[in-house]
Amino acid sequence: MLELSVRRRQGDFQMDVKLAAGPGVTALYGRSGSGKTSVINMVAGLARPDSGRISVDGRVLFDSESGIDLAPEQRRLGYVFQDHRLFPHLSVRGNLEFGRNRVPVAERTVDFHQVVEVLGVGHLLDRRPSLLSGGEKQRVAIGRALLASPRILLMDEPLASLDSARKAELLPFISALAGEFAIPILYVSHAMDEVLRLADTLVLMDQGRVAAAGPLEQLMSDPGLRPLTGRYEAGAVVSAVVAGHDTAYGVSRLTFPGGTLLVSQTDQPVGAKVRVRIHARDVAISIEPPERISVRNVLPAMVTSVTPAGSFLVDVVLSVGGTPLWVQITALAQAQLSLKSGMRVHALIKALTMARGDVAGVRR
Ligand SMILES: Nc1ncnc2c1ncn2[C@@H]1O[C@H](COP(=O)(O)OP(=O)(O)OP(=O)(O)O)[C@@H](O)[C@H]1O
Repeated sequence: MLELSVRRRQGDFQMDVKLAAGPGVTALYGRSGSGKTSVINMVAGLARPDSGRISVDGRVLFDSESGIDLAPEQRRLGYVFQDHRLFPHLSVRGNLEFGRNRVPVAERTVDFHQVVEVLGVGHLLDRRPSLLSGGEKQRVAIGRALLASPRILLMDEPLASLDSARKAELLPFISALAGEFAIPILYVSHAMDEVLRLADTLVLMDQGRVAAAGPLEQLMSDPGLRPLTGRYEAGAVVSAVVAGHDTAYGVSRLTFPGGTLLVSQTDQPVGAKVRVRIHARDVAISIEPPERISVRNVLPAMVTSVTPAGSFLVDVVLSVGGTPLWVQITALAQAQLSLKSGMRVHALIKALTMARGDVAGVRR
């Protein structure tokens, strides 16, 4: 468990951060300049807090009161950067062994063969980094960090330099790490698709502070946090289970407490637990049950709140069997529908708008 309570001034920017990161993946999410990398750097020992304390599993890495400030190499942390920073003159095996050899034999907790297997780099061991793809390089960089048997793995936008195909390829490997190695991961990202796929706990950063922290589903469905989760990203995250696939029509059926959702066919198997991102702009509301329409998801719902969002938009939160669902409608539509809290309506969601990126497999 990482525990951190620090203050640091850098230029005009004041950081005052308190957070804890336990098992699984803790995602630091926030706008550019909100202080995510600075947090990672303070944990890693690359930036010094003005005051405060940082500990991992009770071992103090930094404490301004008692004057403790361990050097980065004494902290036993793994650090994966945006760029891979592999040694070009060493093979993949050499790079991986470099990580392992930094740790005395008695303190090694991570098995070389397991890392090679989980990251799928067995066939690359004799290659030099220059002959690897971007995604492969990043897998080796993750392996090198893991083999140093870190007490926590820090990942700062590890996918940011990859194209979307490489990114999609690497995500399952990162997702597997927390389960396979029982090493907490602190993961910096400003990409919601990554966060949705990976995070157990979400830490929302805003202007050098933690604005909110907690389970991802809970924070993403909190209308009060919408300015931080992003206007474009406005929407709910619904936990569901894959109930079946209809390959002839290219759709999958998901069940959740509010009913059944049809989505574009997902590659997750039947029975898999998934998270579905339902964007507020992709949901429509009908007061009467609509008949003979192309929209496949028509879910009975109740209005729980109606809030103006700027001059021409209105945010409506619905409860669909207890699951919150956000809808963004125009002020003109609201003028005609007069939606009010407590009204019974129907939520209309096109199956097509929930494509692969919105349906993410989760480990639990
Ligand atoms: N060494 C420094 N000296 C002065 N100001 C700094 C320094 N490092 C970062 N800052 C400022 O601190 C703030 C937080 O920066 P940080 O890199 O932690 O943000 P971030 O959330 O990781 O952003 P991004 O998503 O763009 O990487 C920014 O305003 C940045 O300009």
